[in-house]
Amino acid sequence: MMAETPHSDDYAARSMKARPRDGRAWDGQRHRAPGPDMQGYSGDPSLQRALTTVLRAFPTLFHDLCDNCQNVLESRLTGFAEGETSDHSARSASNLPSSRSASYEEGFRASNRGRGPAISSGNTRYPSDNRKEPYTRSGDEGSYDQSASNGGSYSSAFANGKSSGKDSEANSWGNTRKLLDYNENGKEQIKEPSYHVKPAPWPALSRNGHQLHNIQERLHYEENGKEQNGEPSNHVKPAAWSHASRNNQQLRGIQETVTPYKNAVTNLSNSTLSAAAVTPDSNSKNSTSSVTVRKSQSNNSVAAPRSSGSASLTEFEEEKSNGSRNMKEENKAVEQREWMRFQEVVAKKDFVCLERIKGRLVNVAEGLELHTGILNVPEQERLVAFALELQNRGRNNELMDRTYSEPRKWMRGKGRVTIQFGCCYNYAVDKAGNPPGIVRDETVDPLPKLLKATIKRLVRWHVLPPSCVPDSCIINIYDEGDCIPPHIDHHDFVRPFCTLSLLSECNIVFGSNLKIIGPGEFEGSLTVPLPVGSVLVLKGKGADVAKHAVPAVPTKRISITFRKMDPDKIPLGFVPEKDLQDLTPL
Ligand SMILES: O=C(O)CCC(=O)C(=O)O
Ligand SMILES: [Fe+2]
Repeated sequence: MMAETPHSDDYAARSMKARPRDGRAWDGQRHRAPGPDMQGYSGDPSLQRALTTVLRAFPTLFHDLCDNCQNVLESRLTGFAEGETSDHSARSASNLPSSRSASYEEGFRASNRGRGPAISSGNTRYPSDNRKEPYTRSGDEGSYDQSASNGGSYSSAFANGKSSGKDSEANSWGNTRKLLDYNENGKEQIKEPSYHVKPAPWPALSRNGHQLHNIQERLHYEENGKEQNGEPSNHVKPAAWSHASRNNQQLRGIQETVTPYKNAVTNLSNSTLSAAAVTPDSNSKNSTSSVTVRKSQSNNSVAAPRSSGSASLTEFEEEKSNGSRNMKEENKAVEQREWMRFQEVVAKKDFVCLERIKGRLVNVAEGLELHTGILNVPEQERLVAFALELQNRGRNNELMDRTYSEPRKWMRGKGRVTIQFGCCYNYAVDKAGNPPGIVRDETVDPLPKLLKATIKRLVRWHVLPPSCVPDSCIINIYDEGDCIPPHIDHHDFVRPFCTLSLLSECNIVFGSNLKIIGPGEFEGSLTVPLPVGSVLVLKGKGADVAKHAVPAVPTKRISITFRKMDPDKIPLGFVPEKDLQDLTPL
């Protein structure tokens, strides 16, 4: 028999027959892509809306219901005939459609690679039942081992060229099962496949991603090697003095070096706010209740910002500080522009992706947030140029040994270049036998100024709380076909953490059981497009119950993951960055 897919005619016909069990006429929407709020449910739209509303108000609702009530509610919402469950759960990932139906496809941007819906299969692992959110734990996380066993061997697929110990990224996230007390439960599956979120409503951002191609050629760097005082960084072990000193000097050089578009930033962010670049389409559906848009209340007027007190945008738009009247006025203008841009940020915080875990429906997307409009085009360009410059320096051995690493051999799904600052993070046991996590007696380069400026932006603009200011980060440079395989970020880093998307848009997939379909091909129960210039925040179940992965990217992409280290795990001799202390949100 031919494999059934959710979009095959036969499947649809049978679903239609089986569907109405309460006498209601089926609305024919069964195979349409549901909205972003009800991933996985496509029954009666009014019921979907009702549940969405309820879930917004009571995100943990399903935790509080007994199994029977859950089942009744679920069957009312899906209107699904019992017999269908096994059909769904029987389908394996290899039976998934390679393309979606027209109705599903429509609205998806051409730049998004069309992935079929992911379906939970029999080897989902579940957290222990009486654990209430947040799912906190200490130690390692797992997923790679599991993922590899699901669909293909990743153990050799991520061998790494430098000594960063990525020879077996597949083994890097072991032991979750022990820590989370996961159980096997192959019986109960979600009855409906989950779908991707609706088309992202930020065409301008996507366009801008394309504009960023070839920017290396377009950017003109100013060389500036002035400030080289030869001091070792606080992060550096005494033994590493000379090496670190050299690298820190070089790094400072980089910080000062890549300063294109400084004036452009000021000009663009003035009054026009370079709105085309960062402002979501006001007609987009995401401008509705599911997102937060901080618009000024009064007509065209800008609410006065609270006195900035702490730092401003620094690298992106520096405050002048010589005390003259002009400077004070200019600083005020800078603050106002920042405030205006902050008002334009759109934050989507109501992701819902229900999975049945240990017999209960769980919103595995709880805690995810997508903030768009955080960086405008010139700011993105500066960061991209900076990342590429760092990559060059890494290739020339001008960065510390563990700062820069790249896959030994390029092939689809092979991995990506990583550049780490603040701490050395091991994806897998390294050659020295260090386990996955922060390697406490290793040193990497300190956070560069531009990345600290970005961190300040994230805190000031309420993307990350001031209690969780990142002190480390990893720049991921994905060439076409590169990916990051399914994982949960290590608990040597506290929650929330976030990842900033640059250069081109791609999808990130989430799910408690991500499937490896092929090299760099992963499928989960939720797919979120990441617009250029956006920041995805991960916490709660979205960080710790769902794994995430970035499938092979269609075109070159850069992301920067910002994370705060667990204070007990910080590298020996690490001294916190002074200018990242006491940050105050706008
Ligand atoms: O590239 C991304 O957006 C995700 C990166 C990520 O998951 C990580 O660095 O842990
Ligand atoms: Fe991650």
